[in-house]
Amino acid sequence: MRGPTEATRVGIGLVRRDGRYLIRRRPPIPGSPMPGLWEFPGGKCEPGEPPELAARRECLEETGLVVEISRKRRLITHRYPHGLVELHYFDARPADPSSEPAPDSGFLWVPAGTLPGLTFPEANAPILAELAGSVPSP
Ligand SMILES: Nc1nc2c([nH]c(=O)n2[C@@H]2O[C@H](COP(=O)(O)OP(=O)(O)OP(=O)(O)O)[C@@H](O)[C@H]2O)c(=O)[nH]1
Repeated sequence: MRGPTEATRVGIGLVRRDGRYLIRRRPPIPGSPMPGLWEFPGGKCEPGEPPELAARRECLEETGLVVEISRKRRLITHRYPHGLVELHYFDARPADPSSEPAPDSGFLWVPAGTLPGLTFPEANAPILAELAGSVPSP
């Protein structure tokens, strides 16, 4: 069991193709985790798993796409009511450029400029502005 100061490590894939990113909307069911928010594919690292591999694995599990990670874009540590998270964001692209997310996955390609107008988990804010091009990347 993690203590209140120990962060949960998360790997997130910023999967880009033709200026669009792969995102989905979480079910808007009251009581479910972060209802109705948009998210990039990602999830918690397994014990001993590097965040880059967690991002690849979660992209495959959630979208059905094999992705190639190109670089780590950012590390953001954030405290949510449900705990402290260490979010590792990776730039990625589909290994097969013509592949599409599984139809039942809920993932869609959304233009980068649209991202700041959508509601994501609050830790994502700097990433959204950066991907949309309104602030330079570090
Ligand atoms: N997938 C994803 N998680 C995000 C994003 N932004 C963000 O703050 N998170 C946070 O990262 C954590 C990911 O946890 P998760 O619950 O999706 O991971 P998981 O799939 O391994 O969990 P589970 O097996 O318990 O369902 C959550 O605390 C979530 O709030 C995002 O854009 N995508």
